[in-house]
Amino acid sequence: MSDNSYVDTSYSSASIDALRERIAQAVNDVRKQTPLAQSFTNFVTINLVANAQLAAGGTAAMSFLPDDIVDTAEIAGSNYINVGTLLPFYKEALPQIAYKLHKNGKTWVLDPVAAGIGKTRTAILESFRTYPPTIVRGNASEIIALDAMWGLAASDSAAPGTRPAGVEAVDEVDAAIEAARRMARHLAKHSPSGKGAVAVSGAVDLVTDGEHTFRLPGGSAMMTKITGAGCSLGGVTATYLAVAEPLVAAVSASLLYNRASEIAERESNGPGSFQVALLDALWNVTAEQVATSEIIED
Ligand SMILES: Nc1ncnc2c1ncn2[C@@H]1O[C@H](COP(=O)(O)OP(=O)(O)OP(=O)(O)O)[C@@H](O)[C@H]1O
Ligand SMILES: Cc1ncsc1CCO
Ligand SMILES: [Mg+2]
Repeated sequence: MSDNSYVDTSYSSASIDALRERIAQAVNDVRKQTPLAQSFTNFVTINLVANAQLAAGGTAAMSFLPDDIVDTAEIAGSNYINVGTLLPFYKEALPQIAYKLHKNGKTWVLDPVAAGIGKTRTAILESFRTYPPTIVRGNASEIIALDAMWGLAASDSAAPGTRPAGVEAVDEVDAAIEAARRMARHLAKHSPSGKGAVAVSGAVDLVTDGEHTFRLPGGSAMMTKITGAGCSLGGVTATYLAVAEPLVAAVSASLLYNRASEIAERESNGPGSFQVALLDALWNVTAEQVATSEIIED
């Protein structure tokens, strides 16, 4: 970094080294501090989310009741909301929870699963615009859909041909870069710390705080053959958010997942054993393996 760099917005190699230190610190701090990240998440993958948070070194608590969540948020380091499976009462509960988390200065991660599908999901996701999460983690299609829903895109720059795609992405990560950057800036404006981040998952993950954008290659295509790889990554991102700032938390969790899934692929023999091996690898991967990962600034 240069001497007059107090407004520096580029990551020199020295800053990437500083980022690596903070990533190693986040991985170690989670393992030392066992922070609680609370989840309101879908019931397809709820068990994998809790187990992945434990394997990363944190602890888990799942809840669906607004007053319970608001009280638990007082003892949790961070929170996670995932809109994968919806029940009628969520339409009232989730906007209320987002408002209370905001009012109480609590950080949270949103996984906007299947954004763009169904009036109820759209109403819930739209309501988060005013009281947004600290981090949004989703696949490219979900980030593009949420950006459009929040009206963050200039009307002429909306990605043409983008459509909702169920819980799987139909868009490449690159198509979501501008949406992700705009969204990160929106999150930062409303965040308790003035900082926010967006993580777009795919073959090469992309993480941005609106100013800096990093590509994180690697991982395993076997991640798409188990359900909940993305959901549990969201939960683990919340675990890291309990000990680190949003950009560091999002990068650390994505790198942890990439390194762990590479180990799991080598040690497994199909989706069933892959899921088990992934939990083992989340537990065993070292802070150094995570922090020395390839990080490409865009
Ligand atoms: N082709 C791929 N190669 C390597 N890693 C991948 C690939 N596709 C996804 N991943 C990894 O899988 C994890 C989940 O990302 P994905 O984009 O599949 O999330 P998602 O679509 O929200 O998943 P789900 O909703 O099924 O939980 C991330 O760690 C991502 O890096
Ligand atoms: C399969 C599925 N359906 C709703 S949520 C979910 C988990 C992956 O997002
Ligand atoms: Mg998903």
